[in-house]
Amino acid sequence: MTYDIQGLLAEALENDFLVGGLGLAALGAAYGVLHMVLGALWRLGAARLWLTVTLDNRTDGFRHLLLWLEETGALRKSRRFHVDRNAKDAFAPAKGVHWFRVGAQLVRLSREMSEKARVGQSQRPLETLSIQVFGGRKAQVQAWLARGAQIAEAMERDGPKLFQYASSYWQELCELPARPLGTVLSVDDRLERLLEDVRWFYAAKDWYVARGVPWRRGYLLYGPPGTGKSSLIRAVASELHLDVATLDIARRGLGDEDLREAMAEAPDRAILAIEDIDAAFQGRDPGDALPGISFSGLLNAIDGVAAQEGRALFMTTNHRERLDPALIRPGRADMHVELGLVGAAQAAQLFARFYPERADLAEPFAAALGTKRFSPAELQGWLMAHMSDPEGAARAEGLQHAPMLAAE
Ligand SMILES: Nc1ncnc2c1ncn2[C@@H]1O[C@H](COP(=O)(O)OP(=O)(O)OP(=O)(O)O)[C@@H](O)[C@H]1O
Repeated sequence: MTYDIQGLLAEALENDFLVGGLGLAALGAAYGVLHMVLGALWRLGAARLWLTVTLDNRTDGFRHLLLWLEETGALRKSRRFHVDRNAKDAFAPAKGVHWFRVGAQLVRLSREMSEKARVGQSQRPLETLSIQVFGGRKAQVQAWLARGAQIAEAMERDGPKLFQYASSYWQELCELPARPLGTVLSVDDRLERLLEDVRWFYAAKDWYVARGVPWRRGYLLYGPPGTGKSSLIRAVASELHLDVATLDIARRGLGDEDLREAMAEAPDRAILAIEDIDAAFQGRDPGDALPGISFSGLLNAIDGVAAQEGRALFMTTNHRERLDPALIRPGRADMHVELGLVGAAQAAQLFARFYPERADLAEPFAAALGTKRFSPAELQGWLMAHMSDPEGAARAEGLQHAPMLAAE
């Protein structure tokens, strides 16, 4: 029997087909084992190296992630989009896998939609977003979602929040009513051009990085009192879903260090506004070190804003000619916008807005003003004083004189 088996084996080993077949089977088995081991190692490695977060459209996080993605512009090279009411401008990543980078990190995003599973009252398809970040940390994705939540909140709000620096912190004062840019009067399209510039700035991070320029931009609004400098800042903030953080640099007790700190810690996504920038240096030599802030302290604080990524700084003044050129040079005030007195055409617009039911009187009002020019605040004051008397308002007799009630 033993002999037979040995014989058979010897015979079999001489058979090239059988030996080849056995060899192949052994190779196949070895490949299978190697595949299993490598697969297990990959999954182990992936679990350790890739952070994966999955969200579905029953959660707020789903929308917040889309909003954050849109803001980062990470998918701008993508060619596949889905028109989505969850995204701000309706362009969201399409179904499937997208690869992109956030800073130096590689990110894989996969969006799936299931037509079978329906959610919510509207019975929309169940969707999932799975985001995988190579070398990612949980806190990082949490921060992305928190940013998306902030954008969502700003979109749902009517107007910008107003913050003011109080001693050592930024105090949220109130929520301002939204102010469309069209409600701020101007003699030409300079306000629209300013808005476009600010919009460009907030989306131009890569442009600044590529040129090695700090991602900050300064705007100087100047013109006589009551011509809309503060109104314009609020309108720009409303249009871009930003907040406004105002800093009163003439406030007693504000020193250089407070100023630097205030500017460095201004709330995220807030336009930083220093109104009446000339007020702090009225009658002072720029080099003076009187109590309060010094001129060099102000310059340093403005330059320090550069350390904050993506910050727009607005300064306003009634007297641009009084400002030191160092304060308003490009790099500190990159764009200067004059707000001036307005004439009959803008007055007619304001009239029609005040009395929509008597818009027919706007032209006679303009004619009564002739070629005179007014600050919009003066015109507004006049129209408000004649709220119930549009005919009287349109005659414009005595305009320029604020209504006064004298004591008997
Ligand atoms: N260009 C404008 N268009 C519409 N309303 C304006 C305009 N300018 C001023 N007003 C109105 O006048 C009032 C004062 O305006 P605002 O505070 O914006 O002016 P300002 O230029 O900042 O004044 P100041 O230099 O005195 O601080 C506001 O109620 C505002 O609505």
